[in-house]
Amino acid sequence: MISPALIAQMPKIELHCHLDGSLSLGTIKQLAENAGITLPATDAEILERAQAPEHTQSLLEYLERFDFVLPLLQTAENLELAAYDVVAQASADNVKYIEIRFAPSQHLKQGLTLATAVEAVIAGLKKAEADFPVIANALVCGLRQESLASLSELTTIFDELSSKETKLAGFDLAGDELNFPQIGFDPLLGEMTSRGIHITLHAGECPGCSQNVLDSVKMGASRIGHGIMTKDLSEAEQASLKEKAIVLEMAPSSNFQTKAIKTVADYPFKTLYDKGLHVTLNTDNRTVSNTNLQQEYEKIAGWYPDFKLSDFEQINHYAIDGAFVAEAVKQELHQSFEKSYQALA
Ligand SMILES: O=c1[nH]cnc2c1ncn2[C@H]1C[C@H](O)[C@@H](CO)O1
Ligand SMILES: [Zn+2]
Repeated sequence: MISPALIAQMPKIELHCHLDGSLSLGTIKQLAENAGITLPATDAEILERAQAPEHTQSLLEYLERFDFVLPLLQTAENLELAAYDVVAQASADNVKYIEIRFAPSQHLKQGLTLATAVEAVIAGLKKAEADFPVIANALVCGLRQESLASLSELTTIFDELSSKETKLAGFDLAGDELNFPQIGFDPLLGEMTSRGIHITLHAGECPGCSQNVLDSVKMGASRIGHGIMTKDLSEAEQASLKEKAIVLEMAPSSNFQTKAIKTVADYPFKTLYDKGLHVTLNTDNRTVSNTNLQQEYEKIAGWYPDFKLSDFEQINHYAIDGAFVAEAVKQELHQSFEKSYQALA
């Protein structure tokens, strides 16, 4: 079995990490002070509000945890600090390239606009890039509960920022997948893909939602957030995801908490990997799921003792292939990962 010490040394790519779900305790306190918000008195009480308990029953219950942290993220200053904090944590996990996602519509309560919210996050990513050996890009999420009209406004961010801002890497749909399945967002996705925007969509995160994985791909997604229910698709459908090199952004701790899955035997990470599907490992939400990327890798190493160093390298190459970044950057990452993993072997 791969040891925690070896995992710590592995360079990693992280494609699926939510800004608002991943703030460190220290940053939560700092943001609250800046915002003039009084937090519960003890660290344990703060974390109890911010973390989803083990016995969380569903994705919807998991998502309730975001109500605690969003009031802290309503100014450019705080969004910038938050973005910096998440990149710093990822760098401690030896992450070399990360995409951090958030829903700009959730940060407009104190005068920010969709575009200024995104610019604040990108400013934080850039500051962190100057301090840590990591490349960090931003993804914009639309929330499924919002109206199509207000989701459509998210295209303006890309229209305003894409030409001058290469760190705005792509678009995602997050939120309540069970009640708002993919198919209702076809026109929105059309607006995005016609602009050449890279798409990753949360899909197949709730039991019975496998069709959403297929619909996402039809609607232009090259990556799927979680995609756990890919396990319920036919062999032919799974083979087509492999053939299209669709990247599945799995996040073990989160996937168990949201009850996408209940037992390790049912967790499809290894089965799908063995079939050649492009699975990757991510945290989803460091704080809400009380985890980091090191721990997610350790889980996989523990569950699948025959998952070798070369397999961990392979999932990182899959992640690089799926990254929303220029081809030249991908080539550099591929080469440097090859070298680093060779040195660890
Ligand atoms: O795992 C998730 N599934 C669906 N939506 C999610 C998940 N984690 C976070 N979100 C939502 C809540 C956040 O406020 C939003 C943007 O990060 O994305
Ligand atoms: Zn997510």
